[in-house]
Amino acid sequence: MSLLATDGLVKEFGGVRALEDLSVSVDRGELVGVMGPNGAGKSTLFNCVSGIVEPDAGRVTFDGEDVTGDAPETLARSGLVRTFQLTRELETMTVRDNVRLAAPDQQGERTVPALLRTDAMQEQERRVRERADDLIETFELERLADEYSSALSGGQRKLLELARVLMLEPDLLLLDEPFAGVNPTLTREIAGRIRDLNDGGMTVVVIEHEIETLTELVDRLIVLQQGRLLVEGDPEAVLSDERVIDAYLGE
Ligand SMILES: Nc1ncnc2c1ncn2[C@@H]1O[C@H](COP(=O)(O)OP(=O)(O)OP(=O)(O)O)[C@@H](O)[C@H]1O
Repeated sequence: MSLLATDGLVKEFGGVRALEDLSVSVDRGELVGVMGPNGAGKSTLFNCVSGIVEPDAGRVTFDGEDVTGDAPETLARSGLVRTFQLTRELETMTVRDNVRLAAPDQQGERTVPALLRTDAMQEQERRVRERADDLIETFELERLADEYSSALSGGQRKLLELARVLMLEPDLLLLDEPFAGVNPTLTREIAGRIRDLNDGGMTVVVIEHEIETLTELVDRLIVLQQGRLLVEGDPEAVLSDERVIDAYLGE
């Protein structure tokens, strides 16, 4: 059974059909790439799946449940998360705080004065701190842990975005352009991290414009064009498909 499936998704923005009867699915344990020319509907697909926008028609199924229109927090709690670019607000925090604050249900930290915290809350906070430190170490961000996030390079930001989202311990991770603005060395590093996560059992779906990196990374490619599924399958076969070549040449 697939972990994620969309069935006949339709999304329109003021007369523009961003998604037009789109049905795709991802099996548990897969590493799948989503590509397509500008405006093909890639981000809208992620937004519909992760609860950022509600589709006008169609269904999203996650782990056998109909989750169409569920809020992003609800989906995150069930194990479906996507990366977000760092907002300005997050840039004014340190790398370490950014990772820690990505943890779910941090009730102790913000709402209860230190003296009133129960043992359970303190234990939860300790676990959050440890997990954050582990992720910071795994992503080799220790040297930058106490710097403001605004000081990071493009590639380091992408690593931080990944570390943040992993605090949520997802089953399905949706990555939106993880290599955008990243130099070749860090691109290889990030690609390696994504592969490691997938080897560890996480299902991953990646939107990316950098076709060469994407093709090397994923098991399967899904190509969208004008809100529809154009071609899907083995990366090599997809890239040599006439319809895909035409779609990109026509851009
Ligand atoms: N919030 C929105 N308001 C209005 N139009 C939108 C909105 N989001 C997407 N669109 C339109 O829907 C279509 C699909 O956009 P989408 O961003 O999903 O494509 P994409 O494949 O992710 O493109 P890109 O590669 O350029 O990021 C485009 O025509 C876009 O202009």
